[in-house]
Amino acid sequence: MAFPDDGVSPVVFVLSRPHGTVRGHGHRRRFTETADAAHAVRTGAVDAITGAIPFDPDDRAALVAPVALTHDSAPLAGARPRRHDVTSRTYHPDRPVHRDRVTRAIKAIADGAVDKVVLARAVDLAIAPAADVEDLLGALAHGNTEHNAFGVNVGAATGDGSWLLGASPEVLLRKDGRVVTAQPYAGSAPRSSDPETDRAAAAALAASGKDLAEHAFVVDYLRDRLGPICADLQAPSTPEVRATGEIWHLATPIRATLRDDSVTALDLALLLSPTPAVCGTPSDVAAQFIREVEEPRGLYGGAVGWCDAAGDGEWMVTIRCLQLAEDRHHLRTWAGGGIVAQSDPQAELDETTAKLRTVLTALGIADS
Ligand SMILES: C=C(O[C@H]1C=CC=C(C(=O)O)[C@@H]1O)C(=O)O
Repeated sequence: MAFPDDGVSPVVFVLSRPHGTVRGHGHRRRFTETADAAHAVRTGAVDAITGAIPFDPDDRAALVAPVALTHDSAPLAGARPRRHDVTSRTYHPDRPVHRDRVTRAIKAIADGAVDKVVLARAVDLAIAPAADVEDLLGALAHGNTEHNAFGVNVGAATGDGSWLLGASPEVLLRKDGRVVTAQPYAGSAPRSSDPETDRAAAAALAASGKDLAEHAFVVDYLRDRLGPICADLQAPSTPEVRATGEIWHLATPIRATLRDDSVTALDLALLLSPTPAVCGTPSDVAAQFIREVEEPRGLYGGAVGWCDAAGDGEWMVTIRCLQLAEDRHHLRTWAGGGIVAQSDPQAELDETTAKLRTVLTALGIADS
């Protein structure tokens, strides 16, 4: 069960991964400033931190020091999606505007202003019946090939009553003692229900110069950020092809050893987030481009995870997710894609539509 009731502290955080599930119960302290939370766990003022950090480091985080952090060796079992009907749907922005923004990004790349920029669009939905947080978390785990799923009670940190839920396949970092691992994802191809077409899509992705270039920006960035604080950083020169329920991705498993083990998993999340999988290259120019064209992303594109008193923990990139309002009838979901010189605006729009299916499928909503 996702939310065991210990009679005292409700579950405010869940992260399901193939190797197990971590839950945060209750909250002793709330943090909306990421640096304050990082300082508190580094100095031993709190035993653990769970929650979400925003895309824009100046934005509000949703972090708490839980009363207890529990580990279960199994991922969430998952549950079939429950059907929801959409009573209203609003795109931010409409599809033609997203295509125009992609065209603008391609031009900025051609002009030499930026090398890669990740552009996202959001969809606001009103649904009936009201979504149930625990059921939805189970459906997200059910739909992911590795049972990846997360839930953050944003309301526990900010008081707004919302939950951030998702099934991100992308590991920003995991820290276990001195060992740091990461699994950046970038480069995508929609999957097909026809097995032959599906296999061909995976093979074409592995050979796609455009996607390999898009992926390399993320691996290079992680090397640059982790290199100075780690010894023996290992990253294969060719990415793997990995599947979610809806998409094939290029992924690179990275492993390194920290030189200084007083660095915590939350320190590392702040050092690495946002990577060029959600922002771009160079980071500052891409972030400025995103700020100029998109609505503020809030928690989308940031990181979700936990950090314990030993400094160990795991943080996922906050993608394939939704934020569910307190009334449980309203939500926002997002999808983005990396734009590089060889991008095509219609293909980029289609890629975001495929990515939106992760959340829509978990809600039992047919695409449109
Ligand atoms: C930004 C998203 O995906 C990132 C992660 C994997 C592949 C991506 C891509 O191919 O563009 C994106 O970099 C998203 O799902 O909203």
